[in-house]
Amino acid sequence: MASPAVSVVCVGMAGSGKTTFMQRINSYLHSKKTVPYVMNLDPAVHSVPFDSNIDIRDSINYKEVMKQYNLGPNGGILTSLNLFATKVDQIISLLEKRTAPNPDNPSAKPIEHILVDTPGQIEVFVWSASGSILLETLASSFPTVIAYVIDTPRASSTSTFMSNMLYACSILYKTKLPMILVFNKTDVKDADFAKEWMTDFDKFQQALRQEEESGAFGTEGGVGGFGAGSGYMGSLLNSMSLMLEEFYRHLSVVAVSSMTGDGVDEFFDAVETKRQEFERDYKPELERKKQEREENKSSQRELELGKLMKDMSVSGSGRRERKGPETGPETVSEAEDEEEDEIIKRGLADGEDFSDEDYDYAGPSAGDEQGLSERYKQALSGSQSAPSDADNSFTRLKLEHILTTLKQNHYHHLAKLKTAKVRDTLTDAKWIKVFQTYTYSTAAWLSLQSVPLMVGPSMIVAMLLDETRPASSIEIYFARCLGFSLLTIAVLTVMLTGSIPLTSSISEPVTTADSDPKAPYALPTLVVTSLFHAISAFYAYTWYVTRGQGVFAVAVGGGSILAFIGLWCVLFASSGGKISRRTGADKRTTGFPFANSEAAKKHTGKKIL
Ligand SMILES: Nc1nc2c(ncn2[C@@H]2O[C@H](COP(=O)(O)OP(=O)(O)OP(=O)(O)O)[C@@H](O)[C@H]2O)c(=O)[nH]1
Repeated sequence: MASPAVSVVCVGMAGSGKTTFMQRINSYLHSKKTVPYVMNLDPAVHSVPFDSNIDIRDSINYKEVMKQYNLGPNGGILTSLNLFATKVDQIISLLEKRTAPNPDNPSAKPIEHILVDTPGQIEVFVWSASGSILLETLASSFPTVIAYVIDTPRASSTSTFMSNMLYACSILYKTKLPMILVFNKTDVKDADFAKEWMTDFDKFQQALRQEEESGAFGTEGGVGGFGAGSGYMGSLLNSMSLMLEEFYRHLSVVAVSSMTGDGVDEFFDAVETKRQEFERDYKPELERKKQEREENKSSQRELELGKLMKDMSVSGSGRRERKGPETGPETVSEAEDEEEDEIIKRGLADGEDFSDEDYDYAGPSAGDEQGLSERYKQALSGSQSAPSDADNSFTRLKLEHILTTLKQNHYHHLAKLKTAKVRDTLTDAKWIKVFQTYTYSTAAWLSLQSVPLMVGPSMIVAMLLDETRPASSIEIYFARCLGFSLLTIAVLTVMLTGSIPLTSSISEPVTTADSDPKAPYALPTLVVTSLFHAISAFYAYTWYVTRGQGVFAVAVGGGSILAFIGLWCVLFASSGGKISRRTGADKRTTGFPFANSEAAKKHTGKKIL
């Protein structure tokens, strides 16, 4: 569908001012009464200072992704983007709809700009599969321009400037989309020097010489000090600047201040120039690619789909227990921060635009391996069917690309998950067995004691009395009450620990995790009953020592064994336990004030955050 809208994708190094720049151009467009469509693709951003129509954070909880897949911050962003990318078709349909003239209201101005903010970790977006998918899909439907935001004050030395240019060059090469270099923060440092360096080779040489003379490249006595030694950096920069001349010619350069708003007019002029360039130079290339893919589509798709499903062959592996050891944290600090597992926090059907009926999100939770596999399958099958006019979209033709790239991105995560799953299933079964042995033994032991108290209270009282007389009615009453109480505790123990499920709909085994909805009181019950056994055993011991009656020795034995098993479950088999169920790391060594991260590292082999 032909659309006049142009999409502007802001990329840049962390802290270069992308978000502030987005805010500035957004408010500029509002002031010009051409309201843009805004997308935030940074799942890790805490808050964005502008209203976004589509926000990745509405659908993906980045922290939960990190926790669930056991990833670091960059892996978390990457996986969040991958999950988001599976729904790229819907996003594009939505954008196409919003940017097309409204037949019901022909006088309404269609959206002319789509603004996209990207993660601060530039490489995660530009070099990831999902980044490519999102960018290429966007470019297949709309003229797309990359705005590479540069922190001007930080690019004022020849080496930082050159690093930035090389980065920009690599992004241009990777995305193959028209690019505008946005020298931001010009209220702090004017960008004239950069423009000069890009257009006049001699000026750059001059600056280079000056820096060399001042020793900024690590020459003796230099202040820079980080260079590889005298002369090397200078000559490297020299030759690179020559090589980059061709690259500079393909760029538009604007100097802006997101703070003051200077240069925003020029930026939109550059956007218009690049839009025309896109239509003229880039679109035919995309069309050619599209044609090629169309030809190879069906055979390639079958092949890739088969491969992907093979790699993700978790479908037959049964249901993954969401709670329990496998969701346990990998590092100690993760364990201590544990929250409710929930990847899809609010669901995609949220917010102004995602509540749109077009956006029919009903995918399974991304919180588990099978969920992930299912989501990919769904995304793919959705793309396979639906031959509509939107099928002309490059999106659909990107299917095989989505398959391969997502597969590559997730290959090692899936492998990791599979290993963890097998290991955890084994260990979990062991724990559950001990735990259930404990609860049933407790119930049996208490019931055993309750029976004579209820059935023959007078006999029990007579046994306990030193004198020979019939039991009084009050003694009989208390003995029976004690019997009933013990029986009640026995029943409560098996119920509250979930050993006997209260509803027939529960088919998963109960776990001792605090957050297990099937047995929220399992751990407290375990603790209380273990204490009860310990106290009873101790009390029986004192009686045995003072009275020497053998029956107390039996009570000491039974109580002690149960107290010991209960304590073992509390320590080792519960999520509140001190031993990590996943790694075996002893967390007692890592807590405040005697933090000993080395002990935990030894077990986890991982970084303690
Ligand atoms: N003086 C000045 N400061 C700016 C300008 N643009 C951004 N900043 C500041 O630069 C810092 C980083 O800005 P952000 O917009 O958060 O940068 P970002 O690239 O989105 O950061 P990440 O999301 O972490 O990658 C903030 O403190 C901004 O106030 C500008 O034009 N002038």
